[in-house]
Amino acid sequence: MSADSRLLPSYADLSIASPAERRSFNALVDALRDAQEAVTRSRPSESAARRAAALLSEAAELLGEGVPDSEQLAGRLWDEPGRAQALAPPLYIDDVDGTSARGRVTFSRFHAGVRTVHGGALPLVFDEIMGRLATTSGKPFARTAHLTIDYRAGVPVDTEVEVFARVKRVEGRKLFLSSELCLDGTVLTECQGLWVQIREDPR
Ligand SMILES: CCCCCCCCCC(=O)SCCNC(=O)CCNC(=O)[C@H](O)C(C)(C)COP(=O)(O)OP(=O)(O)OC[C@H]1O[C@@H](n2cnc3c(N)ncnc32)[C@H](O)[C@@H]1OP(=O)(O)O
Repeated sequence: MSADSRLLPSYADLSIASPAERRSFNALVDALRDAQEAVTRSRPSESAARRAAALLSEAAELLGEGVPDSEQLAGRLWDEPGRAQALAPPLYIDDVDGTSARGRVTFSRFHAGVRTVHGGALPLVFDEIMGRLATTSGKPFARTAHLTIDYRAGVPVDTEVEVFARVKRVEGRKLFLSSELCLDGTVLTECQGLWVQIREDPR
């Protein structure tokens, strides 16, 4: 259960998992992230690669075909880093109010392009923090309509960076947001985003 419901989307359902289920599922997602990183960093022998592949396949088999997406936990544990969804880098959202949000993320070599973070991994973090900001504090459900990224400097891996986001203006169903990723006060990447509140809530 979240320590601070202000950080959660207006529609977050916290009853989808018991505390024990949350803990065990989070441990599973952590292990998955560790495996992604270990594979990325490794240069295994042929036999070690085959053995590791067999172990990962065994884990996938153990988890089976899964449940309908309306029942899955990945992406719906709102107060966990990256919502317990291994697609997104593990973003910790520390604060959200009606107009701004603040968080932290550490990218790893799994997210790297050539030495610095892959240009396609950065929008995942912007979409995540601006998506949270666009839908928290009583706001209705909204979808990302447009993102523009400016890559000012390479983002290092294995280094915690700060992420800030704010609502610049609202025009009817349209929310114009901006966000930046910073290290020691220097802006490394900037993002401008448009979220549109949808007419009918699909949830
Ligand atoms: C969730 C909580 C935390 C989670 C964090 C993760 C968040 C992840 C959020 C996402 O990634 S959502 C998934 C990615 N986005 C999508 O899949 C959206 C796909 N597009 C759509 O569903 C629709 O195009 C959309 C809802 C965005 C808009 O459709 P509508 O039919 O409601 O809007 P409409 O076409 O009537 O346009 C409304 C206004 O927005 C403007 N607009 C729409 N799309 C635009 C666009 N792409 N660029 C600029 N303006 C745009 C449009 O011009 C118009 O402006 P005006 O009112 O001034 O005339």
